[in-house]
Amino acid sequence: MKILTGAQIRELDKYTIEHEPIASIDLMERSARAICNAICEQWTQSTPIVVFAGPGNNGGDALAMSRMLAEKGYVVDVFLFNIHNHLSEECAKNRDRIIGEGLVRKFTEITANFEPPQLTEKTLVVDGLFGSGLKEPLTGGFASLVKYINQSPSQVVSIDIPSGLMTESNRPQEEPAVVKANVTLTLHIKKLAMFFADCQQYLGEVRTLDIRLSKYFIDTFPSLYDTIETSYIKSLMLKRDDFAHKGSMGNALLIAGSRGMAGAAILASKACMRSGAGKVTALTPHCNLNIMQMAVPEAICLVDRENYYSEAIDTDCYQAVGIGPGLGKEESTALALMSQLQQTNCPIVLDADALNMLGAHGSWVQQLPNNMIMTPHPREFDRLAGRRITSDYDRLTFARDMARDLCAYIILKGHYSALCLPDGGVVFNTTGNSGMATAGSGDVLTGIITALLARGYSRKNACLMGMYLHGMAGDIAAKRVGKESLIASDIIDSLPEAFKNLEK
Ligand SMILES: NC(=O)C1=CN([C@@H]2O[C@H](COP(=O)(O)OP(=O)(O)OC[C@H]3O[C@@H](n4cnc5c(N)ncnc54)[C@H](O)[C@@H]3O)[C@@H](O)[C@H]2O)[C@@H](O)CC1
Ligand SMILES: Nc1ncnc2c1ncn2[C@@H]1O[C@H](COP(=O)(O)OP(=O)(O)O)[C@@H](O)[C@H]1O
Ligand SMILES: [K+]
Repeated sequence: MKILTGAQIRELDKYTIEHEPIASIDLMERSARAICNAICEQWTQSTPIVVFAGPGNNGGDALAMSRMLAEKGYVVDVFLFNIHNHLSEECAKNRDRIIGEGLVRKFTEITANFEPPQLTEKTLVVDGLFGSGLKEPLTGGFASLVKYINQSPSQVVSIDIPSGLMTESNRPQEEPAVVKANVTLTLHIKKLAMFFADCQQYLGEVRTLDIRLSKYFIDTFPSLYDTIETSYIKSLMLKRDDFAHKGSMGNALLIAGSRGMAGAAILASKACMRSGAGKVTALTPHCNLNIMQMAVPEAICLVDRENYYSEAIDTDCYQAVGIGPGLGKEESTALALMSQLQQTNCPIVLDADALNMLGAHGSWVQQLPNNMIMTPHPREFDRLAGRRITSDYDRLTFARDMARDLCAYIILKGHYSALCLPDGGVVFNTTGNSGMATAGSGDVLTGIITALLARGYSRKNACLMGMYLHGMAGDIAAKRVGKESLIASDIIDSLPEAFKNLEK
């Protein structure tokens, strides 16, 4: 599903209104009906409802929904904030309707002073103050109202997006004036901010309500942001030739591990073997040789004479190279890494310490050959970027720019890992769960993507499929062992099931 910016969503609304065609007041009626139904599914008529409506169409939605809830027998008190004496056309129409019908218990239009109502544990607050039209952080009376809502013991439902949260960029504020919702009922399309870790505290459970906005517009309008679709991943699956042999299924090399970090190399190699590569070779320090051979007997081992990776090797016989898990940060490792990157011609995945070493030698990042695949978690990305980035939106923007400048494929890892492409596009992954927040799960991803590259997937497809399979294997593992007990090896053990799901 595409993710549209606030400005694009406005165009989508406009297009739907013109081409369905439907009057904007009727589209608001449709949105309000969907919101009303979602509330009725979760809260009974005995729940007292307090609605805070703003001056724009988010407020209009809230007013129309209040009327519908009242028609269904809910007790609804409505506060409409009209402090600048200006309401959007549809908001004003809905105010008139609400007053005309007289079904809500109390309707108050605030033009100056506001006496806040009592909000109890039983109350359901509906937040319809601001939606996708918010231009800057809330201040003054609105900030105080948000604070009042957040300090109350009431449950909160936000319409479209919690008021105070911007649809895209949200920089950290000292005292953020953003409603903390229990449930966000977002209209038709998830907003970009909903994919960021630093916005989650405001969103609660996000439910997307279908309000039948133009499918044609969504399908044809170019968008920078997209999410992975299962059907698309399935369509990418390469067939396995009946006459395949290990030499034709890809030879993958992993450069991983150092003294005390054999585990990273083991996890990456095992994941690589389980992801379809014909042959996997691990280059690892001699001190890890025995454990590697015992733990992953299927992999071939090459040894570095030091206790860490110290020398680049010839990679002509490999179809993909993964470098970084557990590599350590010795200076000679960093030098070997750079020399390796210069002399390797096949696709390369850079992860973990490989990224940390690049970050530590800032100017090296700009010298990277084109087409690198990088899989940083947020802190690794900040090191790569050479500065501490304070918001997830800024980090994504930085990663997008870097992917374009370096012609690289950057997977910014997280709950919704984001693949930033050389053409400036971003694709969010939708599989995976918090059980995967456990050491070594990133090493598994490196192994998977390296295998897919060796198998012959393009860089873009290997990244998309790798993220998706990794998360799906994590989801299968979580069902089996639970999120608390999940460890990285469980993700590897679930890879066969994940692949089988894609073959269905
Ligand atoms: N046509 C329709 O009926 C539809 C309505 N929708 C609803 O409309 C909303 C968007 O409506 P609008 O574009 O009117 O925008 P909003 O209702 O989000 O807010 C616009 C109002 O807020 C004011 N404002 C902006 N930033 C402010 C700030 N920092 N402090 C104080 N006031 C501020 C603006 O001047 C304007 O009066 C969506 O979120 C959704 O709820 C659409 O989603 C679906 C279609
Ligand atoms: N809460 C979460 N939801 C979904 N995926 C997660 C979550 N936490 C971690 N992951 C995934 O697990 C992996 C963790 O990678 P990383 O931090 O590099 O681990 P390590 O360095 O220990 O191997 C990433 O692919 C990330 O997307
Ligand atoms: K809202």
